[in-house]
Amino acid sequence: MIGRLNHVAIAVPDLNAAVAQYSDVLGAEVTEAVDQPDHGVTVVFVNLPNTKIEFLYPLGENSPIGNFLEKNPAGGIHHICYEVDDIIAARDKLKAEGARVLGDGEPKIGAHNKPVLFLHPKDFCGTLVELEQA
Ligand SMILES: CC[C@H](C(=O)O)C(=O)SCCNC(=O)CCNC(=O)[C@H](O)C(C)(C)COP(=O)(O)OP(=O)(O)OC[C@H]1O[C@@H](n2cnc3c(N)ncnc32)[C@H](O)[C@@H]1OP(=O)(O)O
Ligand SMILES: [Co+2]
Repeated sequence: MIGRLNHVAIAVPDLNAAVAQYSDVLGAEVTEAVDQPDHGVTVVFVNLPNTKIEFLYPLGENSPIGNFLEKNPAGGIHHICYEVDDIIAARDKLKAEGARVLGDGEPKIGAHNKPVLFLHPKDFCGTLVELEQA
């Protein structure tokens, strides 16, 4: 079912500092910041040869990242995103096997303009998993 690792997401308390650390100190290629109000985040991607890092900064009152940063003030790895060929088929199989699909269970359009879903961290080794339609 899961395919390529699309990105590893890091929640950050200071987006500019994170961008400077990765672009100036690590010499990485970073994108401009993009607000994603539907997800309550501002996103910057670090483009790597074999995958991406997704910096997440809270946007708005009910951001899931705000909650995460309250518990992890220095920031940290927030989720991993795998690509799937058919996100609806993947969702239905996962639900049939008892995995918790977060939100209302319907995919939302993510940062790559593709449908995404999230799976509860408690069902996958304490790690929040995002699935993105390949
Ligand atoms: C533009 C979209 C972009 C993209 O790539 O396309 C994105 O990736 S958007 C990313 C932001 N969106 C989301 O994260 C949506 C899914 N997240 C959620 O539904 C919640 O954040 C949830 C359910 C993971 C956690 O909700 P909340 O923080 O309200 O719950 P708790 O604090 O009560 O936590 C419950 C339990 O889970 C543990 N937890 C919370 N967040 C994480 C995490 N990121 N990784 C691992 N574990 C996590 C938390 O510690 C609690 O555990 P406990 O043992 O009970 O303390
Ligand atoms: Co993501």
